[in-house]
Amino acid sequence: MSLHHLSTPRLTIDRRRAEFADREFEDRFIRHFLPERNAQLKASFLFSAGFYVVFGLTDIATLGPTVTAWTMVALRVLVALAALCACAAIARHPDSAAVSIRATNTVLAVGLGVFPVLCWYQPAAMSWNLMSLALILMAVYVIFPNRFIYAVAIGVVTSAVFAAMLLIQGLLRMDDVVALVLMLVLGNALGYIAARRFNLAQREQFRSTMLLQELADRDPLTGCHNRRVLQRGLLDAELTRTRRYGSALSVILCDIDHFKQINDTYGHAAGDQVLSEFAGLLQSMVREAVDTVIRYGGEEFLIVLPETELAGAHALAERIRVAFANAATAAGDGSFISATASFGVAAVPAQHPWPPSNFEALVGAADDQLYVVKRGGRNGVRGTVVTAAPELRSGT
Ligand SMILES: Nc1nc2c(ncn2[C@@H]2O[C@H](COP(=O)(O)OP(=O)(O)OP(=O)(O)O)[C@@H](O)[C@H]2O)c(=O)[nH]1
Repeated sequence: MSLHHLSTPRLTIDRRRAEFADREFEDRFIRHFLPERNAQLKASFLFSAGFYVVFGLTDIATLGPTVTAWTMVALRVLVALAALCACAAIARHPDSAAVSIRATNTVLAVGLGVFPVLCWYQPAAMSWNLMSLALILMAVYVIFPNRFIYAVAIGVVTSAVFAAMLLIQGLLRMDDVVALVLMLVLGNALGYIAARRFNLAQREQFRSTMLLQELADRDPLTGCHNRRVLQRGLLDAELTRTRRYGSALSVILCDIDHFKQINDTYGHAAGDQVLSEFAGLLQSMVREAVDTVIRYGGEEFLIVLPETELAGAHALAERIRVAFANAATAAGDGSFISATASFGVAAVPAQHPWPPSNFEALVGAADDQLYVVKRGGRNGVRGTVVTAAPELRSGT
C-alpha cells in the first residue's frame, strides 16, 4: 500500500493508450483488479478452448475424415492446451500482473495463429470463417482483459494476415474480398471503440475511488495522514516487509509540550496554527515518498520510517526537536508562540530475530519512551530497540 500524495501527473490518463501515463500507477490499477481480471480470463480461456475444439466437428464434416481434417483437429486441441496451460499459470501466480498479461497474449497469439491455417484449408468456407473472425475480434478487444495497445496490435495484425490471405488465394471475387475486408475493418473499429471506452471508464472510476480514499485518509487541518491508514494496515505491511526481508523499521511518536496551555493562552485558532506548522515541519524533514507522517492524536504525531535504524531515527527526532524549539508561530494578535515537543522512538533493527507481529507493540514501545521524556521534563528524545519481550527493552 503506497501512501504518498496522488499528484496530478500520476493520475493523468494517456487517452491514446487508454491507460495511466504513470507506469507505477498503472501497475497499481492492474494489481487492484487482478483477481477479477484473472477470474474473467480463466472463464474466457475455458470457454474459447471448448469452442475451438467443438468446431473441429465442422472440419471433419467439410473435409471428411482426411489427414488434413485430423491435423486441423490436432491444431485446435493445441490451442485448447495453450488455454489450459494459461489457466494453470494464472492459478499458480495469482498475484502477478505480468503472468496474467503474458498468458493472455500467448493464448491469443496461438489461437489467432492457428485460425488462418484452418481457414486456408477450407477455402469454400472462407466467407463464414471471416465472419467468425469479425466476432472473434470483438472477443479480442472486449472479452479477454488485456492492455488496450496489445488488443489493438493483435486485432490489426490478425486482420492484415487474413486480408493478405484472401488476396494470395485469389478464390473470391474482388467485390466479395472488398466486402469481407470492410467487415474486418468494421470489427476492428467497433472493438477499438468499445475497448477504449471501457478502459478509460474503468480508469476514471479507479482515479475517483483513489482520490476519495486519499481524502478520507487525510487530516484536514494538517494534511497529514490520519489513523485510518493504520487501520488499513500501513504499519502491519511495513512489519511484514521487515520480517520477510530483514530490513530495519523505526517509528517516532511526538507530542507538542503543554499544548493545552497554548490553547488556553492564545486561543484554539492559534493552537491550530501551531499544530499545522509542527506538522509542516515534520513533513518537510522526513524523506519524501518513503516516510509517512500520521496525525495520531490531538497534538500527537507518528512518523513511520522504513529501512531506518534506531540511530538514524533518533538523529532525525533530535533535528526536528531543535528545529521546532527554534521556530515560532505568529499568533493572530501579532505575538509569536514558541513551543517545544517530546519524542519517543522505537526501532526494529535489520535482521531482528523477533520483530513484533503487530504495530501496537511498536507504537506502544515508542509511547513508553515518550512518557519517560514527558516525565523527565519534556523537550527531549528517547529511543529503544523493540525486543520480543517488553522487559528486555533497553533505553538509550
Ligand atoms: N487547537 C487544537 N487543540 C487541540 C486539537 N486536538 C487536541 N487539542 C488539545 O490539545 C490539548 C492536549 O492537552 P494534554 O493532553 O493535557 O497535553 P499537553 O497540554 O500538551 O501536556 P503534555 O503533553 O503533558 O506536555 C487539549 O487541550 C486538547 O483540547 C486541535 O485539533 N486543535
